[in-house]
Amino acid sequence: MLIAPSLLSCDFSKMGEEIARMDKAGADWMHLDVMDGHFVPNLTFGAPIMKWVRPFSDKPFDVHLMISDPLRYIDDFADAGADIITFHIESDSDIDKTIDKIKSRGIKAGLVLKPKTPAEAVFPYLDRLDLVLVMTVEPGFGGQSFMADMMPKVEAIKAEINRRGLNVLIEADGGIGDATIAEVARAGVDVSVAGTAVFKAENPSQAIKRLAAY
Ligand SMILES: O=C(CO)[C@H](O)[C@H](O)COP(=O)(O)O
Ligand SMILES: [Fe+2]
Repeated sequence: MLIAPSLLSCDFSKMGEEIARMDKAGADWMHLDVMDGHFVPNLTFGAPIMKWVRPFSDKPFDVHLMISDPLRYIDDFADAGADIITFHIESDSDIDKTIDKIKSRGIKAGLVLKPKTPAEAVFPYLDRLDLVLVMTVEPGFGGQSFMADMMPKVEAIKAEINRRGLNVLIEADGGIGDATIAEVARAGVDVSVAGTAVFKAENPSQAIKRLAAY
């Protein structure tokens, strides 16, 4: 299992150092949660801040856009050094145009599904995606409880990926830690986002190692 620590749980007064700390602790990807206070009821940061912290790690930056009009900001995040951009299927932007824009910048593209959005919603786009992110909490905040009832959705998407012989990763995000990682792995998730479980751990390196073992 690949592990992407969510910087949402970091000390934002030293975000660069926190990224370097996660890099050293063995993180596979850095997960950056971008919220606009409109698509979700919380605000975090945008591309200018990401640009400042980009030099603190060479690991892939996995940018999770929780914003109403992602298409408008793809160039900014590409310029700031994103390696992977995921955006919500429930957002207002034209989905095909947004995928095209991400790919035109040489970046991996993913669609994110909120808990209430069914697996089938992503099927028309699967052939053009590099990953699908299944939310296992309502987006907006860290530290929420894992929704185990999202695992059938993961299994359905995985089955469709395999049926079509595609090379699309499944990522899960929200409430993942020692108590839930086994279920996540069993359902077929390839990349787990973990905020609280890594940042609040006494030893983040061991926490990442434990989760990655699945
Ligand atoms: O996208 C997110 C919230 O919208 C975060 O990535 C997610 O909540 C991670 O935090 P935790 O592991 O603490 O649940
Ligand atoms: Fe996220």
